Amino acid sequence: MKYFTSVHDVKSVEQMLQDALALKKNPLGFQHLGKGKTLGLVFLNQSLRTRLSTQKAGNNLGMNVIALNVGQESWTWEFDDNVVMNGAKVEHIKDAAAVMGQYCDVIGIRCFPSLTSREDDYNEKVINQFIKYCRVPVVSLESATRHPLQSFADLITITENWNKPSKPKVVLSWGHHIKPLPQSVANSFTEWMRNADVDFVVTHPEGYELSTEFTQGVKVTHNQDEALRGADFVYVKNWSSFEDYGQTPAVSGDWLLTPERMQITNNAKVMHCLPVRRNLEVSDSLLDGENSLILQQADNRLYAAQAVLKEILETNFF
Ligand SMILES: NCCC[C@H](NC(=O)CCC(=O)O)C(=O)O
Ligand SMILES: NC(=O)OP(=O)(O)O
Repeated sequence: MKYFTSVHDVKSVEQMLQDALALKKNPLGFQHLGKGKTLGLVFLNQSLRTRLSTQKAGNNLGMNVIALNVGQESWTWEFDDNVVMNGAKVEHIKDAAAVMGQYCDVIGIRCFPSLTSREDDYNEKVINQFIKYCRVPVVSLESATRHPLQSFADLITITENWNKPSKPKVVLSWGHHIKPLPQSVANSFTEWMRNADVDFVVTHPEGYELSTEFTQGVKVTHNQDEALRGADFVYVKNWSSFEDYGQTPAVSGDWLLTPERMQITNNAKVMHCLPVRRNLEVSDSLLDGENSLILQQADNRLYAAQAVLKEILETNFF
């Protein structure tokens, strides 16, 4: 594997899942793989979990890790070609990526969508340019349309919490927010669940349909109760409209996940990728309750990142 930008880059999800579970038992067992190798982490947006877990994953594999916050500690980047750069953007991504590729053996990049140009975002304008110009293996730390390290950690978490022979019912349920958020986490979770042995349902208000590129063949309903009935896992996430791109159409009804609403589930576990807007998306009592998996999900980000980096190091492009 040279690039990890979606589930489609993974040769065997089952194999990588087993690898992550093994790494969780023996996180320091492969330090020789990364010895003398440098992992660069590039952030065009904020982060807590992704930054710290991926840095730790690199360290656990013996790598040196360097991180850059673009725009805050570094020069601002231009992404368009053939422009006269006489404005606020200081450096073109083609130069920045090429330089970083000289310093790093593997690079992770976080680049949220603009939420203004659907075309640019769904063509993955930023991460694809970065991949093109840096010439080294690249790991998505959440791009315009996907967050594969998160979804992989979510799959690890679901696997750890399910030991019955039947498939679990997994529900992705839209939650309220105060501002437009990317569709990346929802797209990506949907894509990974389609590849997993689960019964998967997505529920959201009208106007919040995800791209059919992700939901084709997936059960989608506007009726949250119908989706929650008999659920084993409920994953809450806000996202903005794909159709009316980046907008937040008016929502009828209350989508906050509460203990009362959870009563129709099969004593479901509660999931969220974090950061979560408490009592807007999910109520405190659920997030802090015994069925909450939010901390286990965050913990598994480390092993997801480690399994991905290990596979890249083992493929040996160096
Ligand atoms: N898993 C990381 C989520 C990152 C991002 N959330 C945010 O930007 C939340 C910001 C806020 O709550 O104001 C998202 O939804 O893609
Ligand atoms: N879940 C997640 O990606 O968290 P951060 O945005 O804090 O990295």
